[in-house]
This record gives sequence, C-alpha cells and structure tokens, in this order.
Amino acid sequence: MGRNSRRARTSRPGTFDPSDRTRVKHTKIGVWDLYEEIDPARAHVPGASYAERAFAAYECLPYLARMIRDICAIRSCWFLLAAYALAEAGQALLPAASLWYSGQLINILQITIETRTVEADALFRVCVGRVACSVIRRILNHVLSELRGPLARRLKAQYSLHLFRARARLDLPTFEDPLVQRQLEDASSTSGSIAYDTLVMGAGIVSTLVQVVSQVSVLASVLGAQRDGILLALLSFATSMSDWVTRWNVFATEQVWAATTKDKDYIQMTGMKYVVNNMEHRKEFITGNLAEFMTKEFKEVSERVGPDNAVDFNELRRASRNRQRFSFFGLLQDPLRELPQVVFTLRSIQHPASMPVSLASLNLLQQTTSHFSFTVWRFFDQTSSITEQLATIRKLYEVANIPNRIVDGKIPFPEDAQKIRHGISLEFRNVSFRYPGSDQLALDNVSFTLSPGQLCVIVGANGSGKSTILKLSVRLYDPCGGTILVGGHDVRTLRLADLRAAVAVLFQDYTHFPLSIRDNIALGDPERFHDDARVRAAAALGGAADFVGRLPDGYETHLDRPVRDYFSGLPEGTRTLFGREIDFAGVRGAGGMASRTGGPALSGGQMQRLAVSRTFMRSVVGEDARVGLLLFDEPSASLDPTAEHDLFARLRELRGNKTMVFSSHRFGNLTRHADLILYMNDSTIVEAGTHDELMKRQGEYARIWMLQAQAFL
Ligand SMILES: Nc1ncnc2c1ncn2[C@@H]1O[C@H](COP(=O)(O)OP(=O)(O)OP(=O)(O)O)[C@@H](O)[C@H]1O
Repeated sequence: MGRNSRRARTSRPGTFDPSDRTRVKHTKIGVWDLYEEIDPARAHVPGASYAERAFAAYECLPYLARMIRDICAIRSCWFLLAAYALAEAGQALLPAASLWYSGQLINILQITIETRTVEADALFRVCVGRVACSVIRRILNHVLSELRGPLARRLKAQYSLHLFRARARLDLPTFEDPLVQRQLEDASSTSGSIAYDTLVMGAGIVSTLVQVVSQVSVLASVLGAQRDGILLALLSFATSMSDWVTRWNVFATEQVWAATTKDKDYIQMTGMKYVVNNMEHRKEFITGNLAEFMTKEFKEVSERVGPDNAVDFNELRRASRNRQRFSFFGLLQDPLRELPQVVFTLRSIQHPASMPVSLASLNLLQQTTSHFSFTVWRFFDQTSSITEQLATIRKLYEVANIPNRIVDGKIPFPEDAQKIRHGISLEFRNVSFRYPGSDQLALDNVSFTLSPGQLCVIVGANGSGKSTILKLSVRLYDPCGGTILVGGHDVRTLRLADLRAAVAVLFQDYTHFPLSIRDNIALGDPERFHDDARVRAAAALGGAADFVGRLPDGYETHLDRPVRDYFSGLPEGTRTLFGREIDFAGVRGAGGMASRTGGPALSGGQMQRLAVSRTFMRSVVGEDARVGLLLFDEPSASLDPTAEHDLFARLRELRGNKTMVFSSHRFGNLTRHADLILYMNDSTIVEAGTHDELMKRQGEYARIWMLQAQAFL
C-alpha cells in the first residue's frame, strides 16, 4: 500500500496534511502558482467539515461572551450603546410600520370600491403616519451615523490598551518566537475594529430578524384576507430567500493556501522597481550610470511579462474571485422575480373587479420585497462569515494568554534594602546555554564568583559569549544547565520585577525609544519618571547634558518622531496653483513643522552618552538608588577618549558600592582596576584572575594586552 493511501486513511476529515498531494490543488494564475487545500467538505463525508467548523465556532463563543462583557464594562460607552440599540430597534421596526400604513391604504381602497365613499379621516391618518415614518427614519439614520464614530473610537481605544498590555508582558524568548510574532500581528491587524465590527454584526443580525418577523406578520395580516394574497407574498419572498440561501455561508472559513512565482521576468521587473523607488539604492544607481540602461531593460522585461501579469498576487486573485460565475440557478432567479406579476395578470382575467385592489397589493408586495432584499443583502455583507469573525475574537483574546518562557519567581528581593548599597554578589555555577533555535552552545560550563562591590571585566574574541553572561544575569534567558546565584539566591526563585529593579544593564546594541530625550533618560527609572532634576543629573553623569542643552528643543527633542506631519499633496517648491501664488513651505513653517522627517541626527557617541545616562538614572543618581549590580556591555565603544576616561572615572568612584560587570574589548583602563578578569574563548572561560595574575601567567590575556600596548609604544 502506498504512503499516500495510508495517510489518507489515518488523517481525520477536515484535517489538512500539506504533504498529502491529493489534498493540494495547484492553479496557475498569471505568473503565479497558487496551492490550495482541497476543501475537505468535498473530499470526505458531506457535512462533516461543516460540523467541524460549527464546533470550532461553538468553541469561540466564550470569547464572544467575554467581548460582550468587556464592551459593557466601558462606562463611556453606556449612553452610546443604549442610544445605538434604541435607534437600531426603531430602524428595524419602521419598515413594518410603513407596511402597516400601506395595508390600511389598501383597506380604504377596497372600502371605497365597495361603498363608493372615501373615509377622509382614515386617509388623513394614513398619510400622516407614512410621513411620520419617513421623518423618523431620517432622524434615526442621522442619530446612528452620529453614534457610530464615537462608539468605534471608544472600542478601538479599549482594545489598543488590551493589545499594548498583551505585548508588554512578553519576555524576550517568547517575543522573539516567530510564531508568537505572527500571532501578535494577526491580532493587531484587526484589533482596531473587531469589537465595533462584532457589535455592528450583532445589531445587524438582531435587526434583520426583527425586520423579517415584523414585516412578515404585518404582511400576513394585510394580505391574509385577500385572494391570492398569501400566494403572492410567498412568491415574492421566495426570490429574496433564494438569494439568501445561495449567498450566505456562515461557516465559510479562510482556506489554507500559499502562492509563489518562479517567473524570472516578473521577479526581475519587481526588483527593478525597488531599485528605482528606494533611497538606499540611489547613490549606486547614479554613480553606476544606470538610469538609461535600466529604463530600457525595464521596458523590455515589462513587455515580456505582459500587462495582465504585471500585478501582484492579491490584486490578481481578487480579480479572478470577483469574476461573476455563470450559474443555472442564477439564470432562474430573475424570472422568479416576475412570477407575482404573472399570477396577478392571470387572476385579473378571472376577476376583473378586484383588479385595483390586487394592483395595490402587488405594488405593496414588490416594495416590501425590494426593501427586504436590500436588508438581506446588507445582512450578507455584515455577516459574510460569522465563524471567521468568531475566530478573530478568539485570536484577539488569546494573545493576552501567551505563556511566557521565563517563569516568575516568588522570593522578594532584596530582603534587606540597606545591604544592596554595598553591591550584590553574583555567581555562575557550571552554566551552559544555547539560544532558542540554535544548536551551538553560547556558554559551555561557565563558573565564576563575584563578591558584593567587586569589579569584573569580561574580555575575549567576538562571539565568545561575553554578552550572553550579562543577558543571563538578568534572566533575559534561562540557562539550559547549571545555576546562577544573585545575592546568594538561585535567580529563578527571585521575583522578576525585583531582580530587574536591583540590576541596571547597558546593552551593546542599546536602542533609543521613539520618545523625547527626556523620556528616554527618565525611563531608566520608571518610579522616578517625573523627576526632572534627576533626569538632568543623570544626563550630566552620562556626559549628555552639554549637547542636549545645545539642541533647539533641548530635553524635549525627539530622536525619532513617531507621529508624522501630513501635507497637502503638492510637491515641495510648488509656487503657483491655478495661477494663484502659494507659499507651501510657509504653511508648514507656520505650524512649526520640520522640513525633514525624523529627529536631529546625533552622532554614535552622543547616542551612547544618552544610553549611559539612562543607566545612571537608576543606578547612580542619589543616595536612594536601589541598584546593587551594574552590567555594562561595551559602554565606551563609540565614546571619544575624553568621554571614555570621564565615564570610567565616574564608575570607579562607585567601587565598593555596587558590583560591576563589564564586557569589553579594550584592555587597560578597566582591566587594571578589576578584581576579576574573565578571559573567554569559544563559549568558555579560559583564564580568570586579576591583571597582575594574568600577566604573570603569560597566557592569552597577556598576549593580547601586549598586542594592544605595543600600538602605543
Ligand atoms: N539572539 C541570538 N540568537 C542566536 N545566537 C546568538 C544570539 N545572540 C548571540 N548568539 C550567538 O551566541 C554566541 C555568543 O554571543 P555573544 O553575543 O555572547 O558574544 P560576545 O562575546 O558578546 O561577542 P562580541 O564581542 O561580538 O560582542 C555567538 O556565537 C553568537 O553568534
């Protein structure tokens, strides 16, 4: 028996096995190859996949309930929600009310034909009623459109907070996981509107049901007494219902598919577009004299690809999906719509006297059904896939439950806040570690001990594991073997928030937040975020105060402004518009808008000074600092010699008060004063001791020290 048939027997219907070729459909759309899962509904027992999908939808219901609870808990939405519900209810009942008045009109017509007298009062009431209905409809429409915006914005704000919280709580290994990233992207792409869309969908479903029930019952009471009334009503509604049945597929779910292209011309054409569009290629583009050549090549390659294929996949797929399919049932639908007319005509021949009343009934019916069809169409539009909507709600809530890989400890730290002032001890016992997804050890059986207040410098070649020691000390990752002790405790047992409050780290690949310079420094100590004096003192210690003071906006300068300015679509330098003189730059200037995007360009060293200032914000400024361990990864890599000298002088003043660990390539300034030097190579510590001890040993440390020293001789 072949492999495929064995797999087909074992796989559950509805479960997609991508390696099973019989379950993958290949379609060529232009230059694209589309691979789709063959719909299990067709491949297996009819209805099995529907049951499966219905069950999946059922499993999402608790999330829907939670969303309803969450929406109801937003106080600022209460009034809006109540008004929205009332307006929707009014909107849903109005068609039935109009219908009822129209029915009254038919009654009056019938009485008029039979008695040859017109009931003026009744006629007047009907007219007023119909006018009132249309005025109320207008008002409700307006009320609803006024409510939609504020309601949508409040819901959006609530869920953006939910997502912010969900992202903020994730630790590094979890956040780095591509699957988690995908999950977060999925949730955020819809989070803006999901609650509002669900609300609209829910209101749409209830409103459609109310409309259907109320209109059908009014119509039955109006037409019930008339000859063929019910038959006409059934025929008219049958068309709308057939629309409904053929188009509505609540259990439709996203298909599993993937698309790729191997068309060399298309790939080359797309690449050329990137080259000509993007800033990063411009220097080479110009100096390489590529303009003329590339334009000619682009023309040729575009002609080879052809205009129908020179579009991206999504555009092509949309076009191929939207192409109307010819169906036999569709062919029948339009004649079905004419059936009431046919019945009416035939009956009129039989009973000519009742013709005016029947004509009025027919008119009423057709008006009602056209309105009904519109309601049904809107309903499809809003509820095209309930299961998909439910799945999206589920995704949105599940991102808040992604488990963190770094499990929090229980022991508060430090037990004695006074003790921390003289530093925290740090010990690695046979620690081994490999990064997630890597099969190489980044640390292999590393052991060392640092007493409170000592200064340790880790030196060694690129990639030898220096930064990794610092990362593990603050539990950015957990080791796969061995134990790390901070203050004598296994670091896994300590409360994470306490541990991170007691340790300050400056990473080699530090970043700056897209916030003001002030906030960038202040975030070094969230508890003192609003203390301006402390921010300035930290900037002075980090050597940033001088250049920040010279910036036009000082501490309020944004390094990378997260909010862009918007401009009218006129190109820079436009002087006239339809003959009128304009000053485009002047308008921008009036708003104090910068002419270039992004913040002021700072040098690498200035950036590093800001990063050092952020570390000082928490660790050094003031007597009340609660940090006992400082970890610095190449803190002076971009600093000029004076700045480096000043920084180390300031840090040396702290000796005895804080335990300090440096990772560095520079020997001398720091290593001479270190209590412990760890020389690393290939994920292990190969030499350990003080400068004098290691020099006496004449090993690797001594060799490299001499190498660096020779440069100055
Ligand atoms: N995020 C990561 N994922 C996978 N491997 C990593 C990651 N970061 C570092 N590594 C690997 O772990 C090893 C140790 O890296 P580490 O950054 O600790 O070296 P380092 O001694 O600080 O180097 P450098 O002197 O260049 O800063 C290297 O082989 C590196 O490729």
